[in-house]
Amino acid sequence: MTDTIFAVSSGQPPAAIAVIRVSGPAAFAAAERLGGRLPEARRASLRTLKDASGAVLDSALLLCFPGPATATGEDLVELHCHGGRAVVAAVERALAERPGVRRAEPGEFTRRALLNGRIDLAEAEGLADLLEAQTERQRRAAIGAVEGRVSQAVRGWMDRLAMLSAMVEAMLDFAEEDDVPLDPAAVSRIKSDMHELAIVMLEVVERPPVDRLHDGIRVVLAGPPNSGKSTLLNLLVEREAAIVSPIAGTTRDRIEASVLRGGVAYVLTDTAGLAEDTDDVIEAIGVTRAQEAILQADILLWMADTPPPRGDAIWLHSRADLPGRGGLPEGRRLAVRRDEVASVASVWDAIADTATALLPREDAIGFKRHQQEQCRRAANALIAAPTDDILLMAEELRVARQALAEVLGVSATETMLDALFGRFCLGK
Ligand SMILES: Nc1nc2c(c(=O)[nH]1)N(C=O)[C@@H](CNc1ccc(C(=O)N[C@@H](CCC(=O)O)C(=O)O)cc1)CN2
Repeated sequence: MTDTIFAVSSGQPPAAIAVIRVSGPAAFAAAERLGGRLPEARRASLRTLKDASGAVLDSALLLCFPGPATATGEDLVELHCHGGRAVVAAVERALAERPGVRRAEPGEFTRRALLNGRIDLAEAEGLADLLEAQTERQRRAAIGAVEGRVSQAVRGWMDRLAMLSAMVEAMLDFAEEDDVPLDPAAVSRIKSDMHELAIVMLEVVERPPVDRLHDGIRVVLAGPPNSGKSTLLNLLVEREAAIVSPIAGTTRDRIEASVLRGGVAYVLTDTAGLAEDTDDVIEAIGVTRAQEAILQADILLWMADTPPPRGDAIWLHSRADLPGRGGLPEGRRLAVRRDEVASVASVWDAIADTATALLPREDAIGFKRHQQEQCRRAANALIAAPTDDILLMAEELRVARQALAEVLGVSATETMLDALFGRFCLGK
């Protein structure tokens, strides 16, 4: 028998009100034992909560939601108690005394919603992002996923694939039973439908992933030792995130600083200077890490006199305030002077400019990288299917549908779910 679980689902006490949710087969019995007669389904009623000995614990609003049409898919009770620590502790104690009732783990309500088919994996991931959302754009992208925009798009494609599979099966049956050749026109129509669908999916794959919105745009500062990377990092984030000294090689490892700017999250990474050849083992590791960061960067701020290693880098002329460094040399986009607020602001402008194209459009359905990866797998299968072998076409249709189904979580492993629900707070 499934355990019945409970947890504070509102903010933690002390708070004005604490909502304790109870979900599972013993939820209603527990509520009745605490609050007496159960109110009408989905109606809030005031009840005096008492423990097993009859002692009064609180005066609270009680709601009962009969499963399966509930957030978790199970019988669900909400106790809206006074939010004092002792009140909440007393009600939780009374609940925990009931047989088959225990404290929930973080994310366990949502996990049950997923297992009971109330939400799918894409919606659960959206919820995790929604709870972590700090900016308006993050919130809008996440609520889209929670409301099922990603799921609906994927389901629509899966339906079309199912229809194509059915047509292929019917053609195979027909050809087999009547021992007639396949109609080449019909085969080619199916193949072109598969192609059309693949193009639609690949278009989604090409769009910027929402991960950039949620995780932040990765801005990497790189260049030779002593080129002013750490100074610029500190100026950009307006705090002393990195140690700055005149000694070359002060920054030996990557230093990350997160900032919100213009409603966009950025993670700025200062890297060890790219020393030419070094005998210092630690410095060499720092250089390797810097090179990795350069490859992984969404935006590279290149602070060297040699041309940048990536064509899309923002090439800066740093330390422009020092004697002999002078004006803006050929190819550089900006001169940065540490004594000029305007030059730091112009670096931010250049970053924000570049970021615009890297972020998902406001009206786009926000796909995550790993979801795009499954769409790409599906599209590749559809494109790979040969035009002349209908059995292989049937197989590739199946592969494509399976890849899309992964987005909805059909074969999500325990490990994957543990990782996802570990991001949730207690009571969610
Ligand atoms: N008090 C409270 N507020 C909350 C939640 C909650 O559980 N309790 N939520 C927790 O996440 C969110 C709302 N999510 C919910 C999702 C589904 C259902 C639900 O009962 N669904 C049924 C019936 C829908 C209906 O009323 O028409 C269903 O989908 O069949 C309720 C809340 C945010 N606010």
